[in-house]
Amino acid sequence: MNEIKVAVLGSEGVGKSALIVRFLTRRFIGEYASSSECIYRKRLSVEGKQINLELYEPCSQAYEGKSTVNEQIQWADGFIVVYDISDRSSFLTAKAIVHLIRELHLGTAKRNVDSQIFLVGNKQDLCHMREVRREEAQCLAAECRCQFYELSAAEHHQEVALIFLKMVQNANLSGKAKERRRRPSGSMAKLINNVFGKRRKSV
Ligand SMILES: Nc1nc2c(ncn2[C@@H]2O[C@H](COP(=O)(O)OP(=O)(O)OP(=O)(O)O)[C@@H](O)[C@H]2O)c(=O)[nH]1
Repeated sequence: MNEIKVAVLGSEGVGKSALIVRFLTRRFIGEYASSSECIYRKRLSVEGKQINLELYEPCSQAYEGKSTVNEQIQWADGFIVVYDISDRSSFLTAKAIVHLIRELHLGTAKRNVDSQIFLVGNKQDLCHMREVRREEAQCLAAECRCQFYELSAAEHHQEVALIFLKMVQNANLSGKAKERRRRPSGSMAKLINNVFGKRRKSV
């Protein structure tokens, strides 16, 4: 059976858990524990193939790992980088994460990640508080050759599900899901938090 591993990254409070839980359970429950890193698992059937999907969400409040950032990058087949459209600083963090992924991939020259980084602007329902213009995010996505989506985990189930399924299809097509590596630690989260700081924004 094929295994596909996707890391869901972004600054604190952007809705990473909300998106994952929405995809896995179809529900938006409002509050999510964020004290530890999580790996969620789901079995899917894609184009007649059975796939074990692992979704990794690093903890944004603690660091416990030892592995290098490179290992985090090596671990994942795809990346969903999330920001909150009503929080400009979360967009700047997402931008830095996308650049970091590309840089590390170029460094290892491992594989083409063009179809494997999705930039996702969450909390579209808060557009009256918008701090990040859609066009600006589209520009970043074009510049970094990633796919761009804007949605609301609170309001959209189908759109959220489509993003995860598209990511699985892309990763599946890339045929990378082969040699498996160990479970990632919080290095990526630590690096991101150390460099860009953390911010909690209530909604
Ligand atoms: N209005 C609105 N609120 C949202 C949406 N998605 C998530 N939230 C809220 O944003 C807050 C943070 O959501 P989480 O899913 O915990 O965010 P996270 O990125 O996992 O946060 P950490 O685990 O702390 O890094 C919660 O209060 C959610 O209810 C959305 O689409 N719209």
